[in-house]
Amino acid sequence: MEKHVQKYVDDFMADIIARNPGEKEFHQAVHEVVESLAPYILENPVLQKMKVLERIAEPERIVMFRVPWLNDKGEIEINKGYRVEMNSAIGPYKGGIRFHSSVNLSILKFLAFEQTFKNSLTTLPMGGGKGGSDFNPKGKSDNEVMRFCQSFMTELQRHIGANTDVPAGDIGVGGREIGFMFGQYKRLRNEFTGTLTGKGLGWGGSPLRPEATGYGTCYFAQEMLATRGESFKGKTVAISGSGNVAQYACEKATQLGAKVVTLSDSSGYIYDPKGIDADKLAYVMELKNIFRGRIKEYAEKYPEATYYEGQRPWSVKCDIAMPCATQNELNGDEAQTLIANGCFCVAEGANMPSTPEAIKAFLDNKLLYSPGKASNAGGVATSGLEMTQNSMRLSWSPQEVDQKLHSIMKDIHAACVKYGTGPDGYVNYVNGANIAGFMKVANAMLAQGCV
Ligand SMILES: NC(=O)C1=CN([C@@H]2O[C@H](COP(=O)(O)OP(=O)(O)OC[C@H]3O[C@@H](n4cnc5c(N)ncnc54)[C@H](OP(=O)(O)O)[C@@H]3O)[C@@H](O)[C@H]2O)C=CC1
Ligand SMILES: O=C(O)CCC(=O)C(=O)O
Repeated sequence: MEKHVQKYVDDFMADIIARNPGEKEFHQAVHEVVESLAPYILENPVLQKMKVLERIAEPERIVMFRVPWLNDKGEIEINKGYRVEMNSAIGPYKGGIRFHSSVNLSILKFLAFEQTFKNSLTTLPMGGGKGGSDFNPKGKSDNEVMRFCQSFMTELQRHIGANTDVPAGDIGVGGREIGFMFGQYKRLRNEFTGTLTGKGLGWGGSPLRPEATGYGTCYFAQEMLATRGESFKGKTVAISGSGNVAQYACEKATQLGAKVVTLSDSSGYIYDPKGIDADKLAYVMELKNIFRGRIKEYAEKYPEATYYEGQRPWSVKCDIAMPCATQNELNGDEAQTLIANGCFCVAEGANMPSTPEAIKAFLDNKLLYSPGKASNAGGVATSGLEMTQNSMRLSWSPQEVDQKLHSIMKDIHAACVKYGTGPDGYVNYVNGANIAGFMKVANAMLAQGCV
């Protein structure tokens, strides 16, 4: 990096760190973007003068609130609730809600920041936001989850709306939680609108929203593979996670002819050398979505599989890796192991799953590497399609939604290639996604003045 560009990055980050002390995930997300954008911003002085990136990195609004609820023993429990409304330059705030014990402002600000760029990449009119709570749904009864969701929404409903801020699911928030939150929203506001996405099919949800993030990640990977005359056919795939994104990435990769050999959760991973076929995946979906069990039970059911307690799946030999669990779940050493084992494509289903050291290793070794904000954008894109169907009070067929999702993922890939191709022809999808995502938001902010 040239000296004056490095200086811009260093100064920018010094300011971010001073203004947001201790928020290391937020610093990490901003740093990656500033590194990509610095040369572009320095060539366009109006962006500097109007402090466009500085404003994008400062949330428009953050709501923090108390979430008191009664557990099954009749005792009061108290959690923290948040909504980070990051940027509304191109549409209402849009982004998921995360329920996990690790949730804090740093994590939600990094996610809301990434979401702003991701939503812009979808080409749909959605701003960026993210919310959540440090509530841990694991081990809670359905009634406890319902009471928590109702209390969370009792406050959140004041701040959201179909034209203001439209939350959806994320880690720990799936169809069950969206149902409880939507029910409470409707009761308090006396309106049936598309204020949440990820709703059930019979009450305003879109076909394919549950599948969309995992499917979309595979569609994006397909495009990357095609640039080297490759495809999923006959490839071995390692996937982390076993939640929503991992399940449907596994389903689509298998449909496209690959053999998926790993899934994981926060306790460990399973390796199935024969592959996780449709029947085995149906078992995982029941285990995880209905019985809320642990992935180690897979190895008890299928003796050909081995369970590795406390480990991540990145030492397994694979052609394609798809991290689909959480942030910073793939470090520099694990990236080197993947590369040494012949992995040539990494498509992120999770948000920021690779550490900066891992990303550097992927780029230095010229892998096909896509950051989550590009390859997992199919989830929020289909949420955007759900919003459109809700506004029209119409429902599209699964085929129609799949075709739109597929074409959005192709368009995002094309935008990354356009803005990320270097002089040697290597596509740096990190730069491509950051520059393409930034331009639309930046132009809108320039047009809208100092707001
Ligand atoms: N759902 C969506 O539409 C979208 C999700 N994403 C991103 O995809 C990722 C997965 O989300 P989703 O599948 O919806 O969430 P789920 O809650 O459905 O699944 C999360 C999975 O990741 C595992 N996991 C969570 N935290 C950790 C951790 N600290 N270490 C190891 N494993 C962990 C979970 O294991 P355990 O059960 O043990 O916690 C679980 O298997 C997240 O990064 C999310 O932000 C991105 C775009 C859209
Ligand atoms: O569907 C949505 O609105 C948000 C999905 C999400 O949280 C994400 O893209 O990270």
